[in-house]
Amino acid sequence: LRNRRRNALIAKLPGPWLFVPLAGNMLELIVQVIWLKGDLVELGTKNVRKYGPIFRLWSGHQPVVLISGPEDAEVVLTHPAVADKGQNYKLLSSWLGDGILLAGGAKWHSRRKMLSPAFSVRVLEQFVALFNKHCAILEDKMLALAGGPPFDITPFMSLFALDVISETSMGVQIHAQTQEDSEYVRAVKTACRCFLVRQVFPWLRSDTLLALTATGKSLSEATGVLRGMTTKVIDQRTSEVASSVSSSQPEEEDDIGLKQRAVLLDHMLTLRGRGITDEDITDEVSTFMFAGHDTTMTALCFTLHLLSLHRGVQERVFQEVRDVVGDSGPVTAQHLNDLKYLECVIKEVLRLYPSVPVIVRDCKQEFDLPSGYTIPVGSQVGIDIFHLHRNPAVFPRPLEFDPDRFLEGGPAHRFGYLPFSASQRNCIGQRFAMMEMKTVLARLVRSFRILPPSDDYRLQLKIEIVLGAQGGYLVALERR
Ligand code: HEM
Repeated sequence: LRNRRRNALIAKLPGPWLFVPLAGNMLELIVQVIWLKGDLVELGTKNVRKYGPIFRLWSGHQPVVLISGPEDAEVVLTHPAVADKGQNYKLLSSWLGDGILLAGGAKWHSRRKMLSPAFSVRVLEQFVALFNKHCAILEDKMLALAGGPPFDITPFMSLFALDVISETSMGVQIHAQTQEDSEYVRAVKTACRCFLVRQVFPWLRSDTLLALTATGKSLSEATGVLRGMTTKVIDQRTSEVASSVSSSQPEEEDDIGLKQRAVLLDHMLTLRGRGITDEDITDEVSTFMFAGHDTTMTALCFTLHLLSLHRGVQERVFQEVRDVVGDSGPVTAQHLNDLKYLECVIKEVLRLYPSVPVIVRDCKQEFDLPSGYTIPVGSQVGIDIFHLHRNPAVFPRPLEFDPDRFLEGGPAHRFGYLPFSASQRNCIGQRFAMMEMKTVLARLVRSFRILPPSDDYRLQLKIEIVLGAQGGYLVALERR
């Protein structure tokens, strides 16, 4: 009775009819994941084809509305009734606490204001040297494989991205690329896997039930490692910052009160005591580690895969890198500004394979959509970025890989292209990610010719929080 209006409004939306107590419409999803080891993206595509750019699912007892039309997406991303993150994000709270990704309302607002200066162009430009340093290690590792058989690039990109995000957000080197079997790396993987399991099995969303299972035990061990490491680093960094600040001349100080080594953690340490506790700092650093690692890794893997299949595009990138950066030496912040075609390539990769394929909001107040439907309080509203980017009304010839479409002006609707989301809660690390990806791709394409394992090689997609490929991404390398 209490949910009568909600259910009546949801019933007007198209969607699957089979409803199972506890599982809702998730049965098909469970079968797909567990027995068929299948592709959730394919299931999503089937639903979009069948029901159109807006439809509903029942995740357990909770209605989820999925949107892949730009007009509806614009309303959702700009409407105050849906400003807070979806309830599934809370599944990450044992790791990320109440950091900026999960926080809502006034807390999010004040955090975003506090953290934004840490992503200013001036701060980010200092990171380019760090990007280059970790690229050099990556190139050395790749050199050993050049000329050999095809291999999966996932672990290389993952460890590279982890090294970069650790050193830029915490100021510590975890040597992920050189000591591959790090406890931290394993813990990141476990925590992401547990999140997916809890998404698919609604009953495991209860902390009490979860604690009784093997998944619960793994998650608690993994979050212990992840948060424990951050806490240790904060203590270490606190003493470093203290000595660094006391020894620097005022005129030499940068934005965040440090000479040279400005990292995101330092920025937060300067806010300590001004309403920011050590617990808050741990939450934010853990959030950056999470939000800035897998997203970038998966985008890099898809880019290398697509470059291997599209040799003409790869050669254009190579020529641009030679013209802008030269045949050797590091990539600078100025070079990054000038690598225009490479930027279009990355944008096109993120169109076809957005690292974050779906984002979800919690509907706190009833509101209307341009498509004519009313979204009731208590529903979860998902923007299906993956299918939005493949909507032919937004991008003509949507399945074609064509970076030039971004030289020619981009999407037909301003909310038709959302790899970093849009509006208030867009990705704070967007510029950081683009600079990091451009640096590593420019250097790799300059050093190696990237080849597919065979001309008809195709990926099978999977979703584990971020979009990925089952079985990894095979490429072969030839030294240029
Ligand atoms: C290719 C790389 C990346 C992609 C595609 C990406 C995408 C996104 C998307 C779609 C969101 C919105 C999530 C939502 O609304 O639920 C987001 C939020 C966020 N991203 Fe990224 N991201 C990337 C890299 C990064 C990096 C490198 C960092 C940090 C250094 C970062 C930090 C964040 C944070 C903190 C938020 C939450 C912002 C807020 O709610 O105010 N991201 N990202």
